Amino acid sequence: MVIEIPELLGKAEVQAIRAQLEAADWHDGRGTAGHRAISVKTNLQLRLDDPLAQELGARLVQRLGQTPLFIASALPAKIMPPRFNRYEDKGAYGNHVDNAIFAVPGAQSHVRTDLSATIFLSDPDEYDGGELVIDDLFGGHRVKLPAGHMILYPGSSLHRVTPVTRGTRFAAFTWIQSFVAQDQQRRLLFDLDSAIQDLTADHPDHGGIDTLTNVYHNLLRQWSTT
Ligand SMILES: O=C(O)CCC(=O)C(=O)O
Ligand SMILES: [Fe+2]
Repeated sequence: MVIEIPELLGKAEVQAIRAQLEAADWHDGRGTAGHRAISVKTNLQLRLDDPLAQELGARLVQRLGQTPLFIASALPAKIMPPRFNRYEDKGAYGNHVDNAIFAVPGAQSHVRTDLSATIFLSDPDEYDGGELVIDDLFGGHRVKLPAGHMILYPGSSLHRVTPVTRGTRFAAFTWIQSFVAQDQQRRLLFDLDSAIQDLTADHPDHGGIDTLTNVYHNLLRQWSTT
């Protein structure tokens, strides 16, 4: 499932983050690419131990934890510290697949990348190209969202960022380990949860809501891997 989380950050927040990113210490992004991805990656990134990346990343993780649509669709168990990238001058990231498992820097834990996420930090009219193209079972999605919006997609998808031919594209990106590893199971739970929310809003006293809620939690108990 590919799902858009609108307005994860407000306009003023994006502006403040952008001012910090524009003055930041950028490095060749190939330093963090796997052995196949390295040949198709031409962008800049903040170093993982850059204090600015750590501070902004922690804020993003905190915000994700307060975002009901993210919680309901991702069922997050662990979130990798977000990273920051910058594409310009025809910079691109060709077709690649993200690592299945990442070690969390400075911790003894790992994150299985059930979901990948990009948080756009530039508005679409600031650059040409720079679309995130995601291949999933239902074909290709071309994604270019307003600054502050996030796209969530299965970590199992091949994906790429097309060359940025004008302007600069800033983004944050991360990976999420979900309580439910399988994308199709997460989709069913998300649809069921959304239907329960709608029913509760329209018919709060309907007894069927308890049954459906019970089914939701029993499926989550069966399917969760932690
Ligand atoms: O910049 C993006 O939207 C995605 C970046 C990406 O796919 C990656 O760094 O693995
Ligand atoms: Fe990627």
